[in-house]
Amino acid sequence: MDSGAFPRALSRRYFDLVIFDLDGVLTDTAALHARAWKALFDAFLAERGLEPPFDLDSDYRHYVDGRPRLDGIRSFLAAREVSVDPQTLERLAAAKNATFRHLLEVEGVPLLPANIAFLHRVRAAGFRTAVVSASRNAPVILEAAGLTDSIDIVISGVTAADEGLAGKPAPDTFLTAAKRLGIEPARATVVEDAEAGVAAARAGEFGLVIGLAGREASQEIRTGLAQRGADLVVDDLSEVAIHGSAPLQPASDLPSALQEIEQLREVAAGRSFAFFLDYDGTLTPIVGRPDLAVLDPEMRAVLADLAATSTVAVVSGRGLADVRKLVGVPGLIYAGSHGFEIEGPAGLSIQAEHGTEFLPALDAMEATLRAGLRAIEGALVERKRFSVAVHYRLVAAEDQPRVETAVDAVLAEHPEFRKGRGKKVYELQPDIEWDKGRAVRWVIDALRLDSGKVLPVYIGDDVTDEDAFRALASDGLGILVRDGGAPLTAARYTLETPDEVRRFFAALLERRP
Ligand SMILES: O=P(O)(O)OC[C@H]1O[C@H](O[C@H]2O[C@H](CO)[C@@H](O)[C@H](O)[C@H]2O)[C@H](O)[C@@H](O)[C@@H]1O
Repeated sequence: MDSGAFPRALSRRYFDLVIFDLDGVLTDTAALHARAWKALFDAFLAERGLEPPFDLDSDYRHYVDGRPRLDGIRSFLAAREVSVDPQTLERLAAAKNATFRHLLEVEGVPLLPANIAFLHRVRAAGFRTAVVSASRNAPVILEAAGLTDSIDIVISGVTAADEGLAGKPAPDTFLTAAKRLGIEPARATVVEDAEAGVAAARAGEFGLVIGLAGREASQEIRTGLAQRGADLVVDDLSEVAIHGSAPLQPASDLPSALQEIEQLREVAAGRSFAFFLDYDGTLTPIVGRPDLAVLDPEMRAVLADLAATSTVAVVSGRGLADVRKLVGVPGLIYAGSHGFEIEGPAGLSIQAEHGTEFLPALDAMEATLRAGLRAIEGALVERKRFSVAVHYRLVAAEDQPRVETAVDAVLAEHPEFRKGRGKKVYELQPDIEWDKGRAVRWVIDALRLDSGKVLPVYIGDDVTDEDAFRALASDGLGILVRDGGAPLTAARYTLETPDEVRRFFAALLERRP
């Protein structure tokens, strides 16, 4: 298996269309084709006393696989330095097709189950799909295989002949499929098992070219596909993850990231991790007061180890200076005030602030809230640079509505702010399009982490973390720290407590290559 430099995940963020070759990709008719070619050429060569006979492996791959029927005959005969007149060419083509149809009738259409499952998964994730095959039999085969409804468009050997399209390795048939669906080649992925097909997709400048080698493939076959321009060579398509949109699921239905750590590493498929970590409730347990939420030294040590090999960013609702001090691990990226203020370590020049024009209003709101809540026992006002938090965890149940009333009164004076909610806290923030999800994407862009070589993972426990889970739905993944709760979430895995977060990191570090 070639790990390759390209992502083993197909993301709706980058692609709209998946184009499949047919024979050897969705159906195992390549073997039937190869046998039909061998029967044809062996008889032809024997008649002329020519040696050696047609090789089912190398001759098939180099000269006929993926090419239109007549081109395949020409290309094989040219390799054997034989030329024939046009009538003989037509006769040979007809004979090959008759043998192939006979084999199809007798043996049925053999399917490649892992790749068919992939086709259904890409449909479910919202991709358009096309089949581009040099075979004139493609529509018949798709119908017999029950796949017609799963394919938006078929460009077959018949289409190519009718419309005068050059066959593979020319890119024309692939380009026609993308054009008919109104999708740029750069946003389309091609899956091909034939060298000619891979070369055609490369020539068409398609966004991602997946070479399908098959489980039994020799190193020569894999190298051949890579040399013709496959970005990624896989045994079958079960190796390629699909990232669609982010449906909300009950947290109780999601797998545990700790128990399924091997599955998670398979999703990463050789990519390194970049971790984005919430603080309260994720790195430390929720406690009575914000100032009591100190980081366990064991967690600090694990974070330091993790940061030695992976990008680690802490993305917190707390103020930047506060969370940086609490975590106390040098070399991390810190994003405070729910991502409104971001700073990287010295040498990594990333820094951003969003909403500085709101600072005077925040000062005024803070003063009003402190004065107004002084009389309510247990109410706490916490100022972060870009937000004001009002905590009511320690407020008696009967007094809690008074806290919200005070907060709403301040908000009524400042309609340019919004009221967020967290765990026993109201958060007053500038009402601009910025949140933890956008902050995470900002860091990914700033550090160019979307090269396909990194899997961004966000771990968080609160509603504000859902923005980040959603932001990573197509090219990363979220892990919800449940703490007993079972909300609907856009995360894909769960962990139970901050202690389990630490054990998860320790387990990953143990498995580090
Ligand atoms: O985004 P986070 O890093 O999770 O920060 C969210 C808020 O966390 C803190 O408040 C919460 O934790 C406190 C300590 O456990 C707890 O007492 C409080 O009830 C929780 O809401 C922090 O004080 C806030 O500023 C953060 O916005």
